[in-house]
Amino acid sequence: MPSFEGRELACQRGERLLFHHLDFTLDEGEALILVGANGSGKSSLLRLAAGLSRPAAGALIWDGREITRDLDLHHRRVIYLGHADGLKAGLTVRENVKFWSDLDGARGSLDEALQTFDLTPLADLPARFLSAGQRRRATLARLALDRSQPAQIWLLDEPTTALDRDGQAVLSSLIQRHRSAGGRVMLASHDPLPELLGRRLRVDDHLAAVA
Ligand SMILES: Nc1ncnc2c1ncn2[C@@H]1O[C@H](COP(=O)(O)OP(=O)(O)OP(=O)(O)O)[C@@H](O)[C@H]1O
Repeated sequence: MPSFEGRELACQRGERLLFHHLDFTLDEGEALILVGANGSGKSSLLRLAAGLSRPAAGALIWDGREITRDLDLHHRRVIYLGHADGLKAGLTVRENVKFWSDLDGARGSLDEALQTFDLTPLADLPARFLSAGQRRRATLARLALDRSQPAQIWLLDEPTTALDRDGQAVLSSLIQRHRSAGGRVMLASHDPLPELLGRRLRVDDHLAAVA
């Protein structure tokens, strides 16, 4: 079973060293919940784990190899949903989800993914007309797509922002299904879903001293 680890990670944003000496492991079926004050570096750690930025020190290791050896391969094993939704304002909800479906090589029905988050009545509406919670639902619908090669790691930045209780319950059940199938989740949250069991990693325990 491949392991995913961060070893002795340090992260620099601009001129500032944010955190250092940060280690994590994320095994099959596990969830790691990143907690910490605003600005402590939770989003920055998710970006490192996604291979979207490089650590100032340390390494991210998948199955004994640094992810930088083949970043394209790493990107294929990851779904990263950032803080901002990635919706294209001029495309309808269905077209937005279809974009992800094509990119991810999803099989099966788009309608099912839309239905999962109650998006069917909104499917033909351009994304620019959606409410904040509807935008979040449309973004999260990507997690409901049925992929022939499921992503092994979900990296989710504040996925519950603007999401109502029903939406949170749907997200929780998708996460549980993903984990039951051996998937891993790293999630930043100020308000972790109560039903989501997982280890907590306090990013602000690793803050670099402020000069
Ligand atoms: N491109 C950048 N250049 C310089 N500093 C940056 C850049 N991006 C982020 N930062 C800084 O890095 C720090 C950590 O940001 P990050 O978004 O990782 O924190 P966070 O823990 O996710 O915060 P929040 O809880 O507010 O979402 C912040 O002080 C932020 O201003």
